[in-house]
Amino acid sequence: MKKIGLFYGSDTGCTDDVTKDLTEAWGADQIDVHEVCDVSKDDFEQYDILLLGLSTWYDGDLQSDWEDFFDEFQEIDFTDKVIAIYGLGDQVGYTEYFVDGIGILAEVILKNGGQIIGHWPVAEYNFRESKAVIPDNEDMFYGLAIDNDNESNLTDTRLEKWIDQVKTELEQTTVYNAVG
Ligand SMILES: Cc1cc2nc3c(=O)[nH]c(=O)nc-3n(C[C@H](O)[C@H](O)[C@H](O)COP(=O)(O)O)c2cc1C
Repeated sequence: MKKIGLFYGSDTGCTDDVTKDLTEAWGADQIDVHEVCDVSKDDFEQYDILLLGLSTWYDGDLQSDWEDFFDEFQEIDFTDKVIAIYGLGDQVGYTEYFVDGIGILAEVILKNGGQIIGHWPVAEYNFRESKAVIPDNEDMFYGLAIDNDNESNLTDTRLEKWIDQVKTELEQTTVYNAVG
């Protein structure tokens, strides 16, 4: 299997913690972990399988490192790449912008030819609006939503379930099975 590139950004350490758990649960030897504050577009382009992690800040904005990198992110060609996104947010305090960052990244990835896997049901959350909701399938987010501010007790289970789901979906892609 091809090596996976994980890129994440975190302001107060929550996405950092989730990223450590995710990497450990997935199998650290299969993933190269990068903080988005230290990367360039070329770093993304060497992987066919990407995991992207971020939080949402200030009424629907990207986490600050993602915000700084966003112009370059929009120049990445995602053709033939498979991407799964996990995002942290607060469905109570920011109910009109819940995990918007997932949706902001997803829009660019789809526009630039990427395939997003790891869609996640909205049903067990309580929020008013989110850019992470898929416009033509409003029962689903583009990626995993984690709310450590209000539901940290659910994070481990959500993460485990999502990892299993993403691995299963990956096995069905040609990228995953390609040699090299
Ligand atoms: C000032 C502030 C603004 C925030 N804005 C949003 C927001 O617009 N949408 C959202 O879902 N969560 C929002 N959050 C919640 C954070 O995304 C959440 O606390 C997250 O776990 C932080 O992760 P990090 O430490 O990895 O950056 C905000 C939190 C703070 C303190």
